[in-house]
Amino acid sequence: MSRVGYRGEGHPLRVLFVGFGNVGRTAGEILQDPKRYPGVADLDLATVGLITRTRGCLANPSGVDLPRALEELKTRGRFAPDHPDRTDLDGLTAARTLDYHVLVEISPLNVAARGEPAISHVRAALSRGRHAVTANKGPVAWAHEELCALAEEKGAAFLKETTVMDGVPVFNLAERCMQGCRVLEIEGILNSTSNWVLAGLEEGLSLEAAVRVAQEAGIAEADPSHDLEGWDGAVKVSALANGLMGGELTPDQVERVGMSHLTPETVASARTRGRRFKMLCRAWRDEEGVLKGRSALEELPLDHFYASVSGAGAALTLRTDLLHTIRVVEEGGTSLVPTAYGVLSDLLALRDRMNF
Ligand SMILES: NC(=O)C1=CN([C@@H]2O[C@H](COP(=O)(O)OP(=O)(O)OC[C@H]3O[C@@H](n4cnc5c(N)ncnc54)[C@H](OP(=O)(O)O)[C@@H]3O)[C@@H](O)[C@H]2O)C=CC1
Ligand SMILES: N[C@@H](CC=O)C(=O)O
Repeated sequence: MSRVGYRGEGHPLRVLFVGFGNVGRTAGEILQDPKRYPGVADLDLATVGLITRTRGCLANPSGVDLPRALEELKTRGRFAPDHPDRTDLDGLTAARTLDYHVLVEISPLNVAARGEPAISHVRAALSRGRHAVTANKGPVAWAHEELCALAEEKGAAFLKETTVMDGVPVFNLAERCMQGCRVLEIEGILNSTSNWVLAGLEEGLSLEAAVRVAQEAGIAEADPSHDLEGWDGAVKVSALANGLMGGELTPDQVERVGMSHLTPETVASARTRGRRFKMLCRAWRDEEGVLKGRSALEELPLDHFYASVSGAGAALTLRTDLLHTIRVVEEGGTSLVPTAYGVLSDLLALRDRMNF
């Protein structure tokens, strides 16, 4: 892996978190538990800024006290008013002014604002030659080409492994292990919440109750209609198409069919016909070579590959010219640890590229 530009004064890796909700807190908790997760224990990290929208913001050039910050969020739901590192900085000002090596963008996906303000946060970091890691899909879905070009120009890195299938290495797989191989078509179940809600409907839960379960687990989007109406899938398939097929597909160009109208009865009736509903995403090029995308509810026969993807699982199929068809499947629960690991794995990759 090539080495990249900005190193500042070297150790530790100085990180600014823009957004610090479910994913950020889980990443913090992993770092506090080296016995359980020894593989990431040597990630020497100084958190120079923690920015939230309503729970307060902290900044300290030597690194905020992360265990204390996590404890305050857990016990009070916000940073203490008398916390010595309290600041009034917002995400953009922090990105423009604080001294950090890496900005980690983990604020919520905003479809109506076409990925803003996350795009501006990442742009501000890259413009200063600082690296950016995003779990927020907005920057990859709406501004991939611009941000990659900016990163290249400034000698910075723009990493995005967490944006699709949590921390499962789909971008790294294609970018690092498939040199020379072209991805021709992408297909998959990419939204875990809708898959889990469909399982809940099959068990007889109402749509609202099934969504509540996903919200309580922290896997639903801040606005769960993004999950149910195919927006999250449209954003992810755009991110994949842009990253793996060299395209410029935006989520608004992706055809969507949502599932908010489903009930336990409609799902049960499909079962009596030997069918199961799934939210499927696809990206392909048409005869003129134009990139197309779809994120839509489909009825599949029970013996179809995707019909077997259960619970909050996800699956991705890549059709390629040199490797035929590749499938990556994520199973095993609803913990946010794999998502937080995605962010930490990008930070570990960056640390190695910076030769710290
Ligand atoms: N949860 C998951 O399973 C996965 C999530 N992701 C993506 O990761 C990102 C974070 O997810 P998650 O942690 O679950 O989200 P949460 O809603 O739990 O947390 C979002 C955080 O961002 C803060 N925030 C909101 N608006 C702004 C803003 N304008 N500037 C700075 N901070 C802001 C929130 O503050 P406050 O609480 O005060 O509003 C909160 O701290 C999202 O983009 C999501 O799509 C990706 C993969 C999986
Ligand atoms: N809401 C998303 C979270 C991860 O991207 C999902 O359910 O897949």
